Formats: sequence, structure tokens, C-alpha cells
Amino acid sequence: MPTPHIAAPDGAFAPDILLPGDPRRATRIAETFLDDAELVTEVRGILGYTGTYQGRPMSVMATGMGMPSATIYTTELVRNYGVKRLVRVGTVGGIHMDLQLGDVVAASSAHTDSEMTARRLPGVHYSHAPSFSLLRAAADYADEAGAPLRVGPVLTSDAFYQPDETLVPRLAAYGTLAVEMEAAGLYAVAAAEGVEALMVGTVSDHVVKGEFLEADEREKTFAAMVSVALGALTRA
Ligand SMILES: O=P(O)(O)O[C@H]1O[C@H](CO)[C@@H](O)[C@H]1O
Ligand SMILES: O=c1cc[nH]c(=O)[nH]1
Repeated sequence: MPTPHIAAPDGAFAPDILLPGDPRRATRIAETFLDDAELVTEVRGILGYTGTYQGRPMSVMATGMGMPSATIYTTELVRNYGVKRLVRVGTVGGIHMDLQLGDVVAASSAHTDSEMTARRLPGVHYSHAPSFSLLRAAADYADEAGAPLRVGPVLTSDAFYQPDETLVPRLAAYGTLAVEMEAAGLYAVAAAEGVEALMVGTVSDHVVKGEFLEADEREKTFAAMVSVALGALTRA
């Protein structure tokens, strides 16, 4: 049944889905990695496709930017379309000084400055964590493929332009790898709904070094990250 934000028939999505923020990245992933991909929803320009990857059903759909948007789509995908394993394929801003533009990270946890999970669990400082099975499979795939993968905590922020300039340095001091805007929301939805999730990201800019990829480069450098995401889904 269509939902308020997804106009697709029952069964339109595979149990496994890749989730970029950007609808154009969803199209590029469908065209580049999936066989027989068909557009199944385009409400508000949030494009979703289903096809196959190595013979198994696979979907890809954009989430838009930020936790409010991402939690709407992921909740509807799980509750209304039976999606079971969700892997975000995002861009992230590097915080850790070892990270270079184009590096791939996997979030073993997600700190957040958002109130969204606090409202689910008042009085608890909730630990946003991925599916261990998906995280292990991502690390195993990267090892076998010789694809560098940095695993560690990220910050999921409500803000792209940080109003508090001390936040990133303070989290860097605690070993945080990178900042993005959806992982904590995805991990909370997965935990609440009893499904599995993982966030994999490409370093599109470095917030401490002041470096960034141009928009067209940002669109092109997602192949390594998507390979890790698909490697995790096919191994776990
Ligand atoms: O490139 P995506 O997947 O959208 O991810 C990152 O990029 C957006 C900000 O530019 C936020 O959604 C952030 O999480
Ligand atoms: O949220 C994000 C995503 C990419 N780069 C950033 O600096 N922030």
C-alpha cells in the first residue's frame, strides 16, 4: 500500500536496500550496480528503484537530508514494504586527521546532537549502533577486496553548518571519524523496528583541513563505498 511518502505497490522493494541521501545518487547506483532496475517511487523527487544485484533482489532509494527525512522513509520502508536490511551510502565530512578525501568509513556508532532519539527514550543517553552482522561483513569484504575501510564512531548532526565551532574539535578528541546527518536516526529506527542497519560513507570533504570534492567528483567517488555496502549485504 502506498504511504504518505512512498507511492509504490506492495512488494515493490527488496528486503535489502541501499540508502543515499541524494536522489541523483540513487539513480546512478541503480544504473551502475543493479540489473533490470525499475523506478518504483518518485514522490517529492525521492527516487526509489528495485532490480537485482548478482541475481538477488536489491533496492536503492534516497532518504533526503537529515534525520527527520531519513527516519520518515526508513520507517515506511520497514513497516509498509517489509524492508529488513538497510545500508546508508552517504557522504561524510572527515574529522579524523588521518582521513583523506575519497576514503570510505563505516559507522560502528553514531553520536548525535539531535533530540530525536532522546524523545523515544527519555532519560537515556542511547547508544546508536549498527547491526554487528552487517558491520562485520563490511569489514570482511573490505579485507578480502583490499579496499581500505575505516571503522569507528561518527557524529550525526542536525546541522550541516555547525553553529558551535567547538563541537567538531571536542568530538575529534574522542576519536570521532567523521560527521554526517542521518546514521543515528537510521540506527534508532532499525533498533525500534527490529531490523538491521549500517552506515557506510565516502569522505566528500574534510571539515578540519578545509578540503572538499566538487559536486561532480562527489557524485563519481561513490563506487568504492557502494561496493563495500553491497559486499556487506551479500556476505552477512
Ligand atoms: O550525501 P548524503 O548521503 O546526503 O549525506 C550527507 O550530505 C548531506 C549534506 O550535504 C547530508 O545528508 C549528509 O548526511
Ligand atoms: O553532513 C555532512 C556531510 C558531508 N560533509 C559534511 O561536512 N557534513
